[in-house]
Amino acid sequence: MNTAALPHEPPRSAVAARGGPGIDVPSAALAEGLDHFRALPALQQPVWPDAAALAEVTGRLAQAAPLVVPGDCDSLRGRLAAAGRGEAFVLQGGDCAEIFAEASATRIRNKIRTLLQMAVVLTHGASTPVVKIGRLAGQYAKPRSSDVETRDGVTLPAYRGDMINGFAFTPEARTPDPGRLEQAYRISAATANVVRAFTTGGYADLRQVHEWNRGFMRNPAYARYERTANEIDRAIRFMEACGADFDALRTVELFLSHEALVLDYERALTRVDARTGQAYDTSAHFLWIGERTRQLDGAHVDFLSRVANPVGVKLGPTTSPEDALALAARLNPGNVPGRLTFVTRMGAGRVRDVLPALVEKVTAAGVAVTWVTDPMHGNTITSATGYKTRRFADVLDEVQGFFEVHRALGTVPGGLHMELTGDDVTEVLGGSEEIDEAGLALRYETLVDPRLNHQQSLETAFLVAEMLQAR
Ligand SMILES: O=C[C@H](O)[C@H](O)COP(=O)(O)O
Ligand SMILES: C=C(OP(=O)(O)O)C(=O)O
Repeated sequence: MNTAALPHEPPRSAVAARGGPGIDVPSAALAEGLDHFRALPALQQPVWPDAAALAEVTGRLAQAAPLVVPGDCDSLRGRLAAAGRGEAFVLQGGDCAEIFAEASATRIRNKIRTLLQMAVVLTHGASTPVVKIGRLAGQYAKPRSSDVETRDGVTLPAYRGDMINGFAFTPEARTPDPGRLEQAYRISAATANVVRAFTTGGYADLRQVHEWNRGFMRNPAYARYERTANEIDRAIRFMEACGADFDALRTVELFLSHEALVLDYERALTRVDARTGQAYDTSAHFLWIGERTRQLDGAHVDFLSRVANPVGVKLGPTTSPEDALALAARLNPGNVPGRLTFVTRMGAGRVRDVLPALVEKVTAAGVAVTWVTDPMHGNTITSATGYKTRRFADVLDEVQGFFEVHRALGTVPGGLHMELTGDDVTEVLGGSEEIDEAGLALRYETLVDPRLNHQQSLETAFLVAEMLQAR
């Protein structure tokens, strides 16, 4: 991978001297650029009550071990470039907001299993390699529509994710606590460790396709998955009988991602790769900028323009082609394939109207970008019973619209970005289980946005595999 054209590439001497080859803290010269965001407007940041406590925590994080290594970020950039060319497909998914108390091995395994099953369905259905990225091991901060929440006449700061404050509606829990940044780091490290164990230790072995479905056999999506698994099994046995070596099937690549929202955290985890002198945000392989924080002259765009990770930007229905082109120029001035992913989230009702002009102009300008659809965030509604929810049919319709637009323009629909969980929650209306408004109450667990449950996720994968076949 040629990284020479990545933004703000510092000279080799910018690497702090003490570490030699390896991953090091940025030198003073490089730190100056990385800290430039502090002079810019930064939306959606917590108001930390104690600056000294924040400085202490971020000082410790700045010395802590990286959660990911630059070489793996570079590998992901290559995979995303392939998806941008139509040679692979991105599957990015996980919780809306991870919760500290739910970082158990079982819950993490359930999420990994869901992603693996979806990837199998997509790969098998469309003969396309799938680039798997979890919203995992760091998705602990949320942008909110309102800074405050009022209940029974009492107004407190809104819950902004476990990295910032607690969900309980008390002044103590809702006050931002910098100690939570360190907790987020530790729990992310433990999560990443469990992810590695499951993805390299045999659990993800493709010969386990049936095992992943155990306990889930009673409905149409699982029966259909079972048929896919049988076909994969037969193909593997045939190839084994022919003498093929299947060691490569034992492990899978699962990359980590989250929204780069809390810049104090992201900056503290930024290190320099001594191989190249480039800065990487080592909190995750892939970081994205949200729809609410993508201002061209804002802190988030400035900060991510200075790290070499592959990055994404969410683009909502008000995005103009000029906005998209300007973001590409800031975030990927070298036009390096795989560096920039646009995650469009237009809403099912608007995707067919708004997306074409965006894709057309970006393509005409020769901008290298991987297009991914997020069919969740433009389709949020409130049920009559007061739950924040989404209709499964709207989610699928936006994906369908995304594929239609790209097909009409001859461009590449490169991937899917989903809020999902491995558990049987009831947060999204519809699907073959036909969750209705009354059913939402049965197991509504998310603290912010509704997620597809395990079965709805699998159903999505089968339908997207059909769309991909047509691609
Ligand atoms: O996940 C996205 C946002 O954080 C979320 O939709 C904001 O939700 P709110 O409107 O409930 O604040
Ligand atoms: C907040 C999110 O999305 P968006 O920025 O698109 O609203 C999200 O993906 O969690």
